Amino acid sequence: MAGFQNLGVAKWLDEALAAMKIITPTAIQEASIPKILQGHDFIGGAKTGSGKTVAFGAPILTKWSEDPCGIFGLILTPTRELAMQIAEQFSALGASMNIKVSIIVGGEDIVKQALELQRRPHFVIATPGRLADHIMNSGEDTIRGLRRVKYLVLDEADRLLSDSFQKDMKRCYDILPTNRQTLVFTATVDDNVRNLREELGANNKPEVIVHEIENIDNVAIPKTLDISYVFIPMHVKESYLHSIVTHPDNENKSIIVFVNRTYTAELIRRTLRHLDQRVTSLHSEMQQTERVNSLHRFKAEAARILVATDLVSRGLDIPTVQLVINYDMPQDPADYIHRVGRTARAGRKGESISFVTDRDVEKVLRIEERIGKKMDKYEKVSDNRVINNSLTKTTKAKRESMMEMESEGFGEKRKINRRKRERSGGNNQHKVSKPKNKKSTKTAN
Ligand SMILES: Nc1ncnc2c1ncn2[C@@H]1O[C@H](COP(=O)(O)OP(=O)(O)OP(=O)(O)O)[C@@H](O)[C@H]1O
Repeated sequence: MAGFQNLGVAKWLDEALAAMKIITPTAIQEASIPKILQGHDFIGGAKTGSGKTVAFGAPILTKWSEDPCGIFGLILTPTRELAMQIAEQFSALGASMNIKVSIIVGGEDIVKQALELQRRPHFVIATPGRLADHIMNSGEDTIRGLRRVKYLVLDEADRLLSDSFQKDMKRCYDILPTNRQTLVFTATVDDNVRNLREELGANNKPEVIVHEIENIDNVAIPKTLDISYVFIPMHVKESYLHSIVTHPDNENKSIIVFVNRTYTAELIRRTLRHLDQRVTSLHSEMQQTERVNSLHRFKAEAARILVATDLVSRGLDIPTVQLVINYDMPQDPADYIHRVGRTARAGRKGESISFVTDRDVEKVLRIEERIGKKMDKYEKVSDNRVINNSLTKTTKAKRESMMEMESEGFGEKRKINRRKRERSGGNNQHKVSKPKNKKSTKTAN
């Protein structure tokens, strides 16, 4: 019997997993699958790229195939892109069983979604904001199926349990049955997540299992990931970026560049485009169709570089990504773990380079303490290389980009979009609470 069947996974699903070259269970899958099949609530912490989706997906799909009734499972996740990715995985795994999966996220047709919910799909994959909209505004017919779900999954649980999702999460919880099984997963377990143990345990059910794999080697990032930093003055960051992405070692790599603000994402995308790089971007100020197209271009390798905010830092599984650059250092060490975890997934090798200015030293120390590892110094790009190869043309490209953005009123568009969203009540998480550190990138549903 194959590895997954030994853990209790159904034969049809074992075959579907094998067709995706998922044959030997990872540590988190070995820990979670039997316990979830036995009926336990499960809180799972395991590094980025370690297969947490299958860790909850395989047991739920096994149980579903034994009794495929109603809306069987609800999976909540913080971003639209992640909801779509999980839905793709569930649809692919359950294709031979005619699985019906519904994606309930902001930016898409709400009436169409309500009709889908009425038809009782087997699984609903949702962002909390949009699901809360349906709960508040749709008729009983639409949400009745949700009152009987057997499984609730919180994917990227620490993010879902943070303040900015609190109101919407409560609305979702309020209609779910208390006798459901709850599965909670993240690469960065925090106290909010750990505290769920007591809350879940209060329901007089089998013991809640908490499994944190990070504790085994005390390092919070994958073994196959090399992390380094380069110390640079603030005003030459773009030139360093150009030098690094065009360095012979990197010029063919698929790269994600993380920035802290949507304005920077747009500026860097334009600057790199003026420098003839195949580049695209992804951030919360983009329209939904642009977001979908941009991600598609990057996955298909039509664009080699993706410039993104923390909207993309969690969960996205793009196996071709070999290098992650932190153009801006993240405030929160958990964001660092998720960002660099977009590479070195499923045992592959990957690399991350962080740009450190004199303002970031404190952040780096906190990150190193949190991940249990020091960053190496990145030595491949010297000041001379930057000055000779990149400085003049990058400065020109940046100036042109800034002028374009000003004449197109980039800031204005953002304000109008925000006003529109507020008027339509679509993205109400913005109103609930803004992150304290002024970042405008982490609340989009
Ligand atoms: N047992 C396995 N063997 C080989 N590959 C696997 C296995 N399980 C999952 N994978 C693959 O590993 C990749 C990462 O899985 P997944 O996206 O579930 O990671 P994750 O732990 O949720 O990461 P993150 O914390 O970043 O969300 C996916 O491409 C998945 O298909």
